[in-house]
Amino acid sequence: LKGRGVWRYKDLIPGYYKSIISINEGNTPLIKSANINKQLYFKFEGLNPTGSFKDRGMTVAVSSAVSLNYKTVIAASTGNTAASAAAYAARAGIKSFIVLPKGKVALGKLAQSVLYGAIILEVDGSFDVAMEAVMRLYRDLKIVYPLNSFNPWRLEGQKTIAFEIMEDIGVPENVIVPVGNAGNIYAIWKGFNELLKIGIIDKVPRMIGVQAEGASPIANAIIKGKNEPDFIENPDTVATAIRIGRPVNWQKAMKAIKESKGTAIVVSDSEILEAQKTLARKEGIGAEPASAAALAGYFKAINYGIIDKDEKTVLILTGHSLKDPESMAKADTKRILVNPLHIEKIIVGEIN
Ligand SMILES: Cc1ncc(COP(=O)(O)O)c(/C=C/C(=O)C(=O)O)c1O
Repeated sequence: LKGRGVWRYKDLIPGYYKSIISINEGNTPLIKSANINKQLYFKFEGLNPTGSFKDRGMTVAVSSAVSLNYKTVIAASTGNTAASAAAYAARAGIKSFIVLPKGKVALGKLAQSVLYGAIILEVDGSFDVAMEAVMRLYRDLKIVYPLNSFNPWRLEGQKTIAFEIMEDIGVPENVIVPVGNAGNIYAIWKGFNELLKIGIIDKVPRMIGVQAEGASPIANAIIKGKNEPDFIENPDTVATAIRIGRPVNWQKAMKAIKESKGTAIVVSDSEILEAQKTLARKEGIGAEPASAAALAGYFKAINYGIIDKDEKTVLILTGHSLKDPESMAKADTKRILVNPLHIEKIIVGEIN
């Protein structure tokens, strides 16, 4: 193993790459909880180059596209896949198209996609409508390389999250992942499973998926003991990153949850926003709502007795808070218009 980040694990990433398109993704910190629970850790994926875990998959998938001489890439997205695809395509000098659900993409992510110069196609409807359009295009137009997480190279990059956790603290009892299109929970499980197969570890963690109440097809199926989810026509949640009703990787996610003896948890929008505030005001960590869903799920799992507070648990904080400024504004805090000459009196008043 040499270097740091995703390509440190080059020997465990299949495929031949004529050139590697990398922006130094990966090698994110595993931050120990300071004030919530000493057995709790945060894998802060918001510190990747474009601010989400997507960069891990993009470096592999775009390197693969370039190695196969593609000049154009495409992705449907709730925002983070778009930002990441746009950045890596720009670095590779190839064109990127992103298909977004109009009006449902967090401001930070949309701004990134504009800045990185993707061609933005907006559809009236949910992410799933955008995803279906990309799947149809992929069947008809082979000159465009699809970057969504049905593309296996995305998952090969994202599985390195497991490798880094193992190198930092070994194998935790639980890994909690917010689930949308459902690639990431499978990718992380795949990483641990590969380490198990080559004999580096002797157990895998329980994979616990968290979904938002208005967008929880996989969690509903797991909780009801069904083998197949009922897809949701009009998913809705404040956590727009995981506002997905027809996850393309649902089979993979259910396999990871079942084979790891994990489970799935549903959390409400208010629990998500509360968790986002708790993460910031107890741990000093700013994550976007979908990522904070992992903490909301952790609290629920403790209350339900699914997780014991003495079990080592890692939350995958998938995206940075700057992605979604509107959600941060909902947290609210004291804002006092002051006469600069009276500032001392205000502060003394606030302290006492
Ligand atoms: C912050 C954040 N947290 C969790 C997820 C869920 O991961 P998957 O279950 O692997 O989809 C996403 C996914 C976003 C997109 O699917 C997209 O950007 O198109 C995310 O951005």
